[in-house]
Amino acid sequence: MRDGPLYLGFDLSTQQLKAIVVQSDLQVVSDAKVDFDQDFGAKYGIKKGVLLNEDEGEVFAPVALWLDSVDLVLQRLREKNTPLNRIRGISGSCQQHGSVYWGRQAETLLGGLKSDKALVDQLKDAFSHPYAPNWQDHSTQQECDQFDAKLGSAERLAEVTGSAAHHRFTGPQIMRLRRKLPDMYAATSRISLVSSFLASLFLGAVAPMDISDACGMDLWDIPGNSWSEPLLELTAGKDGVAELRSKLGEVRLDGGGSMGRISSYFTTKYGFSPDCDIAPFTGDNPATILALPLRPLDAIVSLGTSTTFLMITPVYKPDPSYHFFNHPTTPGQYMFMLCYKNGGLAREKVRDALPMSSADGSDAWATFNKHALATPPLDIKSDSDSAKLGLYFYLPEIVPNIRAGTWRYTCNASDGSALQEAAQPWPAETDARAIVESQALSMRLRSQKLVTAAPTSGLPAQPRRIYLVGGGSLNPAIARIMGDVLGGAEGVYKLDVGGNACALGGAYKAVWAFERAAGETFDELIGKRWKEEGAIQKVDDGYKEGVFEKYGKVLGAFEDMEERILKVARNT
Ligand SMILES: Nc1ncnc2c1ncn2[C@@H]1O[C@H](COP(=O)(O)OP(=O)(O)O)[C@@H](O)[C@H]1O
Ligand SMILES: O=C(CO)[C@@H](O)[C@H](O)COP(=O)(O)O
Repeated sequence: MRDGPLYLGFDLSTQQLKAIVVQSDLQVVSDAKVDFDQDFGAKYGIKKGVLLNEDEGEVFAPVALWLDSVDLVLQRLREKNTPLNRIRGISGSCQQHGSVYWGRQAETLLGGLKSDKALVDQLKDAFSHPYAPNWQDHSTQQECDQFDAKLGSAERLAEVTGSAAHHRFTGPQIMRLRRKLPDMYAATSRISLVSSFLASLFLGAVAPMDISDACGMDLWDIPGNSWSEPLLELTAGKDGVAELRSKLGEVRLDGGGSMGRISSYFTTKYGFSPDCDIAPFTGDNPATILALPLRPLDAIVSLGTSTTFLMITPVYKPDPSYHFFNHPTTPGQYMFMLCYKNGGLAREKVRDALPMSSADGSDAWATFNKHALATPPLDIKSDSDSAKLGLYFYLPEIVPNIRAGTWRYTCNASDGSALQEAAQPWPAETDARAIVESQALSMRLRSQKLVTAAPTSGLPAQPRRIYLVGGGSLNPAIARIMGDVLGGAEGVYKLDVGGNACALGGAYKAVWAFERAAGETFDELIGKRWKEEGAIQKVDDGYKEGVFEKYGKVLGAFEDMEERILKVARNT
């Protein structure tokens, strides 16, 4: 393999840009990353990768930060002596829903990049807007109400686009920016998703959007396989449909193949081969399901900045409370997703509220884990104890659509009856387990429609395997609690690449994009080359008789608690 082709996958997520290089046999040969706060916090004033305008609920990232990061991550790969000249193809995964606004000079500037200058200096006039809205943005309630109403109901919108209206989805975001910044909108020649933006840099031309990532916009008609005319009209006005269509461009239906050769900027500056091809890039969640051969009834829990729960299915069963996307490589397959804003950062808040003892050393997660594991399921220590349930929303949540706040309830452990707000707050130590249980209970509740079969006879309906990815997958206590609540007939596994799963999925996508035989699906090609040993590790037994059922008894109470809180604390 010393001379064979290599494939590069990127992950441009909320807090980092990661790059990973693999061989044709899927062995990882190199990786590098840029941490936005550490590397560019001072230059851009960002925190956790983003800027905030709290008055309006806006969350956004400077596009220039990403340009700087692309040069830096490639420099880091080169410093590690990565043979960039052997890279045959590039793909990648990027945070979903974010949008980048190109100005009229974009194509000329992208096509004329010179290797003696940085991307950030040469592309400063390529954009009509310096910022990309981030998926944590919640400034678009007004637009979301109109999206939900446009086709008759949120249910109908979900049937057409795979999702009801969500603050972060690109259609409502574009609609709001057009209203707030009409001159900027008029000066925009093209709109990219973050994935097609990153692909555009490597292509030296504005790249088409990808068939899976386009489903995160509330604009793409999934059954019709086209932009939805009425939703374009809502976003851009009756007379603006043709203009918006041209800004969005065509969506590329094939997740593989080449969109073109790499820009000479990268060949001259970093030593890429001029024969290196650019495959379509996709969203970070669609790329995550490409990090291993996933089977129906397997579930992935991604513990990044957001927490997501992912499954694949051949059955299109949309519902306003979750998302359906086209599969990024396989027509006729779909990705099911739940997404929570209160993921990694919410767990960090609970962690940081814990009293630290000197015995815990300097590892704050060690304290969190000690309490999470010392607390029994639902904090039921004896038969007479009530079950404890909480919601820990430091940001307004997506599902349920509840404003920021913390709520603590109790109910009877045997059947979830006598649900009531806790008479007094329980100790911070109890929250460590309760927040992870709460996140997992929400996933179990909302994936019930898909998890209707038992993967092993004699066991209750549950996922076959749970795969953990993202930064939080390194945490054994979180793995344990995920297994307690969600089950997993064959157990809970973590990917050895930990936080790099979506970059790895991007790299595998590039392997498939350029090495597939005619008609060979991603699963066929990757299934033949992927070896379980060295790729995944079992980190928990998953289903534990008695424990899984204990959570089942309070699932209804958990749903009732959410409904009660929704009545008084809905996002407006
Ligand atoms: N040992 C750990 N235990 C729990 N969470 C962790 C641990 N290490 C990292 N994390 C979490 O991982 C998150 C980052 O995950 P990552 O997948 O790299 O993020 P993203 O792709 O969203 O930028 C951090 O916000 C942090 O809370
Ligand atoms: O909004 C979503 C999915 O709908 C998020 O999952 C984003 O795609 C970003 O995720 P991180 O990888 O940064 O957590």
